[in-house]
Amino acid sequence: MADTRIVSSHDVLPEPTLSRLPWYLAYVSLLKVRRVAYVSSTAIARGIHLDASMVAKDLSFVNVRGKTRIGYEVVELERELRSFLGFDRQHNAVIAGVGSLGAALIADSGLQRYGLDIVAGFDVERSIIGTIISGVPVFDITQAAEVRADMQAEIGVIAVPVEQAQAVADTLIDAGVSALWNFTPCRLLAPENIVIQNTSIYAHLAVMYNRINANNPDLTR
Ligand SMILES: NC(=O)c1ccc[n+]([C@@H]2O[C@H](COP(=O)([O-])OP(=O)(O)OC[C@H]3O[C@@H](n4cnc5c(N)ncnc54)[C@H](O)[C@@H]3O)[C@@H](O)[C@H]2O)c1
Repeated sequence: MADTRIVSSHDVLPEPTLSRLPWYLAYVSLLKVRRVAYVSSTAIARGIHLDASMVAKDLSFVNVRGKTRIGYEVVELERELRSFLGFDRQHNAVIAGVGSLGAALIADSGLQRYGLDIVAGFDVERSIIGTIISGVPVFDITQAAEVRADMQAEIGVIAVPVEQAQAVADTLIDAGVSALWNFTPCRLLAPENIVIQNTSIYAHLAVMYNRINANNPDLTR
């Protein structure tokens, strides 16, 4: 029998689907700005150069039904995608390490549009502690537990030197965060109930270099 269970954003979705849904959201947001009323999965697929059946399957996870031959209502699809991806809810975060990456993340207004609100920073550097970076106060890392609780932050962002990463992760977990967004190249150890998301622009560079080399074998000779 077919599985008719409705998938909610609380279920664990296949990662490839999750990574494509923001593309659909970006495209549908563009259509909304252009005041397009309806869009089909085929038109989305054409618009962002993907396979139509894959788009239809991905969108079947989202709680929105299209009309036969007309497609999805653009406004509704945009709202549901945003909600499904968790971008419509503010998630408070604290960041450990307010150096060049940490300060840049705090200054990035784009994160708020995706539901991430960095409400406090932590550092060990005397000249940074007590300052306000792009409106966000920076505290001593030893104050992590009380500040996190005060600010009701559920996410800890880690942007410290790699050798400090595990100790800082432990501090943030003890302080009560339920997820870590780890920008360091350290493979963090954490209890199973802690969500860990590793992010590295450098890892993507390696993929790009590999593809460049594969396309241009002469370059590597
Ligand atoms: N994932 C990515 O794409 C990406 C991009 C850039 C940097 N990084 C990584 O991010 C990290 C930070 O890089 P950066 O260039 O911002 O370095 P940085 O030296 O400019 O900043 C690090 C900050 O962490 C602070 N710090 C050190 N120990 C700490 C501790 N125990 N608790 C709190 N704060 C502490 C330092 O005082 C400093 O302000 C590094 O691990 C780097 O490899 C990752």
